[in-house]
Amino acid sequence: MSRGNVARFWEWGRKIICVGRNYAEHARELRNELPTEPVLFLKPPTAYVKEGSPILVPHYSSTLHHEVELGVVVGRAGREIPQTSAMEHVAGYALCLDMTARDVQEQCKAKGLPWTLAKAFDTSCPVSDFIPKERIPDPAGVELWLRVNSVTRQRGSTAHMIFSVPYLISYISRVMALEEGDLILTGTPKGVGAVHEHDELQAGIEGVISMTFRVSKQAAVHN
Ligand SMILES: CC(=O)CC(=O)C(=O)O
Ligand SMILES: [Mg+2]
Repeated sequence: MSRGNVARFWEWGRKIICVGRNYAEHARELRNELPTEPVLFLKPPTAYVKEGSPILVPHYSSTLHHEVELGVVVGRAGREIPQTSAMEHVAGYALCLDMTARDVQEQCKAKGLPWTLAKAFDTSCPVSDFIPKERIPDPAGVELWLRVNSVTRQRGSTAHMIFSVPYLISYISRVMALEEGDLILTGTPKGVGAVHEHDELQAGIEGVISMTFRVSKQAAVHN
């Protein structure tokens, strides 16, 4: 069955691979050590949400944080991809938010548990439209920004990533096969913070794309 054009990657049901602590200033603001290797975690395809639908605060969290990130859309499958040819596997990009239930993440960290509850809930991955590769000639030269209710919270350049996009593609593909339609979230710059019901989030890649989302509460879950 054809999955259609990769420009609608969020409809493909492929994996979302996230990189954490990829900016030194963000690692420091959360008092995390600087990584010597990429920190990886996953979101399921049910995490995707597009403009027009709300970001939901999970019913079990009271501290939902925004993290604006550059997303890389995989255009060609591969395993053990060398850094030198990594960019040949990129179809394009997307502006992404790695929504994080920070209170739950802190509890998971304290207990040595995985971050699934904090990172993988429905609507935890708002994404922009697909950005063709040609519109971002250098993924290390991108300015990301995020505003909450018109107040700037995050602004940072991908030039400050600890691990570059080619390095990440090569590293990840040595752990798991990359498939067409996969999305890689490359980590967030400093300035993460809380959002609440009714807040308006605007995010952008300077000169390339912007997107707007509203925050709603998830309906209470009954046993
Ligand atoms: C501490 C984190 O939540 C790591 C993360 O997602 C990041 O972008 O950095
Ligand atoms: Mg993140």
